[in-house]
Amino acid sequence: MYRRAECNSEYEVLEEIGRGSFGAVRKVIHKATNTTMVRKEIKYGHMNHKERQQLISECKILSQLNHENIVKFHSWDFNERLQVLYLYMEYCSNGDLSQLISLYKNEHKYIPEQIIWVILTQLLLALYRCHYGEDPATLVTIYDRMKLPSGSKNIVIHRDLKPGNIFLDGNKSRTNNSAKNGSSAVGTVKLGDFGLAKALGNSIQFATTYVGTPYYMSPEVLRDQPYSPLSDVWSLGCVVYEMCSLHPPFQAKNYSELQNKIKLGRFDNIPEYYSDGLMAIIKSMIKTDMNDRASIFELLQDIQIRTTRKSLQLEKFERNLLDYEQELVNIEKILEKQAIDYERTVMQLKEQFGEAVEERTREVLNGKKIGKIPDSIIYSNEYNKKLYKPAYHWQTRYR
Ligand SMILES: Nc1ncnc2c1ncn2[C@@H]1O[C@H](COP(=O)(O)OP(=O)(O)OP(=O)(O)O)[C@@H](O)[C@H]1O
Repeated sequence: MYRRAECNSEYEVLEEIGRGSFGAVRKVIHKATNTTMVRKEIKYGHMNHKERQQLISECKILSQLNHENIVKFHSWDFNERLQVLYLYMEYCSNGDLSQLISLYKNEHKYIPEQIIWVILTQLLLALYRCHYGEDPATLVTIYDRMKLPSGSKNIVIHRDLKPGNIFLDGNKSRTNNSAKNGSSAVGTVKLGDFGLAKALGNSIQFATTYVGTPYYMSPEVLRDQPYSPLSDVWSLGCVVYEMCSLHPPFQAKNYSELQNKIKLGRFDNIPEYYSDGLMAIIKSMIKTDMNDRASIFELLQDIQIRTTRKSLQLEKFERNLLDYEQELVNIEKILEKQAIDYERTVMQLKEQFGEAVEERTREVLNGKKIGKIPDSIIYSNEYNKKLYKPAYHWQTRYR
């Protein structure tokens, strides 16, 4: 649920993990849940009222984007004195895609093709939710016909898709199958910084601090035409190209040369190490004419994407089964402990009962009148509780 953080004391602020165009990013701990999160700082001093309002409404949109492959937005808060807005978001423990690309580049190695398909598939699923406001139906077989999206009005365009905004989460697979298909090496891929470029795009602060080279900007955006979901597809194509070639498709010595190259849309092939299928899908995304460019819906039809989706679905199912198995083991342990406690209680009660009988016997032998065994032993709450009320109601738990 989207909400304003009650106050900064809700979080323990830890070390800075990086700096972007908008300000510092810090690790924080959400005290109530003991969860690690990140806090993004955005200085709003230079923004006018309209821009601030837009930033807040973008935060609301971000908070509604609840998807496995989108960085979860938790809450926001601001410091009026410092004129800083704080955005609290999910922490992705395995860094971002730009770091993964640099890692392979430094080791002079190519990223395995299967890893690229796994990352691309997860990004397509995140973008599908944003561009169509819904999720594609779960694949039963890889040959399923995908239903056309219903045409939601709640379209969200990322506008700043680049390796630095694609995060890798630590949720790596524990199964052997997934290790084979490569997904274990990347875990869950999460798209971050949704819509922030829109909110900050007009502000003086953004214009003066956004110094990044627009390697991933589409030709229509460079021509000052409005952003469309297809502009995200262009950027995604450039990101996938970079994962293969370890550099963006368009590079130049200066901004105007880069603009010209992007507008022409000519780029070298990816290394021969990769399949023709991968080259083909990249080419369908980096098309200067938007009418020729594939949509996210069309990209999800690709047979390799369907196969990867299906194996990701199976892997998730396998993970859930493993979690369920672990939970059953835990329940078994609780029940075993309860059985031991139960035995111990029965023994104690038997001993107490035996002692009471012995005492009565002694009293009888001593010529005393026979008294009753106290109800407190037979009907005590303790007795009922321990013998008839198992503490673990597993039937209720799994209803
Ligand atoms: N949710 C997150 N989980 C983990 N690390 C993050 C998260 N968000 C940002 N970071 C890290 O913080 C640093 C700064 O990120 P930020 O998104 O602000 O800037 P950027 O993407 O590098 O640049 P720009 O602001 O120009 O988009 C990066 O190293 C990034 O990997």
